[in-house]
Amino acid sequence: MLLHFTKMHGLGNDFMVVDLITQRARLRDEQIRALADRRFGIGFDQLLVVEPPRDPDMDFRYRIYNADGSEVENCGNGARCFARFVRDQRLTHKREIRVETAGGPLTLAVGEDERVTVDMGAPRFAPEALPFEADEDRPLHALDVDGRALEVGVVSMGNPHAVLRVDDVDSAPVATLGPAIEHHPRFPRRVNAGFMQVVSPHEIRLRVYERGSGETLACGTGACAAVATGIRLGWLESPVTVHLPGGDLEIAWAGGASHLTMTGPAVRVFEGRVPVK
Ligand SMILES: N[C@@H](CCC[C@H](N)C(=O)O)C(=O)O
Repeated sequence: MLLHFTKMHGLGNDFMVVDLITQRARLRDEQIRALADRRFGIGFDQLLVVEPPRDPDMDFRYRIYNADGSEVENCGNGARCFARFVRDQRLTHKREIRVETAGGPLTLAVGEDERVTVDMGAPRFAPEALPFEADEDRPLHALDVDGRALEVGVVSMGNPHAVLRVDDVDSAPVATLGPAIEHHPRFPRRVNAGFMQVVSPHEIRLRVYERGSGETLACGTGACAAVATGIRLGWLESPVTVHLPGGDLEIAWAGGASHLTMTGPAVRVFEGRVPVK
């Protein structure tokens, strides 16, 4: 069959978005990896799938797959593209959209300027939320990575993140430390590794080595994880502008159990049809 898809991006974190409400398909891990291939396939960081909700109080079910085929709990940039997609495809006319994800419910608000604000829920720092092997919840955990003694914040935004503060993101060893942190045995389900440079209390620079996709031009949940960690440690104050290689996100968090909000753009690039068996 020919599967209709839309290519989208949020600050260069790019997606293949598929409507499985009006089409039927079941994509296996190896098919997702083949479609994600940037030379032999369509090329994307994540595949986003729109499905009908299982909970009648929700508008849609939003499923997310990394380029390596693994299904994940949450994707912040993807959530903004998802909101834009369901409106553009006329699957809904709502500007406030409630979606089920494997990491919990999300509320997406589409502004008049078509920028999208996502209620990302509350950050969870308890090690078991990621999971991360540690005796207790601490703002920073010592982590030995290939003989280097690092200190990382760990936080779940539905999906797991480790945040490392660095002096300069441009020279941070993201390509080597990123995969070593991602596969560190204390993170049994792997982890997204964020490298954060604090510019001022309201501004950071961030690069993220994503679990299952490698370094991306932007990571929405990674931006939330970095801001939550920085505020918890007293390095940052809400709101915070996060400068990512692909552009800027605005993150706000009042602390404690309050919810983070993330605001940024969502861009449609092209549409196509691809054969799937
Ligand atoms: N690009 C994302 C996060 C996608 C999932 C992540 N790689 C994981 O495995 O948890 C974002 O914008 O949040």
